[in-house]
Amino acid sequence: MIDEVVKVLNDVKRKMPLIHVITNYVVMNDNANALLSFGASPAMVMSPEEAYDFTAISNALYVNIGSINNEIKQAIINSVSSASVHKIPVILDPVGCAAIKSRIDFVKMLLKLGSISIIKGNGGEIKALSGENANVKGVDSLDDNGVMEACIKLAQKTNTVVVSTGKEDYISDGKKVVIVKNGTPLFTKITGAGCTLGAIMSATSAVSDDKIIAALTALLAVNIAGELAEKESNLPGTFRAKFINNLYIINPDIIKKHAKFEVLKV
Ligand SMILES: Nc1ncnc2c1ncn2[C@@H]1O[C@H](COP(=O)(O)OP(=O)(O)OP(=O)(O)O)[C@@H](O)[C@H]1O
Ligand SMILES: Cc1ncsc1CCO
Ligand SMILES: [Mg+2]
Repeated sequence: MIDEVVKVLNDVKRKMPLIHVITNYVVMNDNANALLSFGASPAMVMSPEEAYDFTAISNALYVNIGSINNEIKQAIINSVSSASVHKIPVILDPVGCAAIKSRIDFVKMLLKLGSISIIKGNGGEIKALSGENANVKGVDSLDDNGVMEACIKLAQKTNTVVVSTGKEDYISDGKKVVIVKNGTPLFTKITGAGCTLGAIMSATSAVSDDKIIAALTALLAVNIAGELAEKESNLPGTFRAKFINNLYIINPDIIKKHAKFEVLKV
């Protein structure tokens, strides 16, 4: 598996995929800088008039519903429709859906509208989408109980690769689950670590048809870059900058040295 991860990492750098990003206002700049450091080419195109055509010329679409309004919703609908027609991978980040129930309906509508390659949320968001009660505070998840089971269940229900983040991360296609143990709690002290992960996952999905490998590559790159950043600074402001630097520096040898994951059949 690690050899496939290395290939995806190298392919992002070589191909510099164009990523159509529809994300929240909070993390816009962080997502763009993270993608550039990782070797991809971000473009934040958020207007309903431009969304359909821009998705058509992109290599992947990242949809994050963290600060949606009617206009952004329409842009998302247009882009997801375009992605289905033009066979562009879509990474969907259901930010806040455990706290704001109408977002669950919007996500379900999107799942019917087009083919979604990966649903990626924190433990609370994935639990809420799978129909479980979730303990959250706004966009933050407060407990990890039953998250792996919810991730597997949602993957089976939606026939999609589902990624759930937290202290441990889970990737499932409903048949197996990959548990990733890298990362640092400092990610919970900066805003948008999950959103940045979603953006990076869009870059890896642009160059890999195997969405489990695409998800694993993004998780290892982000979480290991975070571990290395923490060694340089354990304060949030500087950690954020060091994280971007390490996302730029990260290479196959670093990934191979630090990766901590296991695969279970379900
Ligand atoms: N306690 C922790 N220990 C190690 N890594 C963590 C921890 N909490 C989160 N992470 C890592 O931080 C990243 C973001 O995960 P998190 O679950 O915090 O996302 P999120 O809540 O969606 O974030 P945001 O909404 O701020 O974008 C993931 O790569 C995850 O592995
Ligand atoms: C803080 C916040 N509020 C809406 S989206 C967002 C970014 C982290 O999810
Ligand atoms: Mg999130």
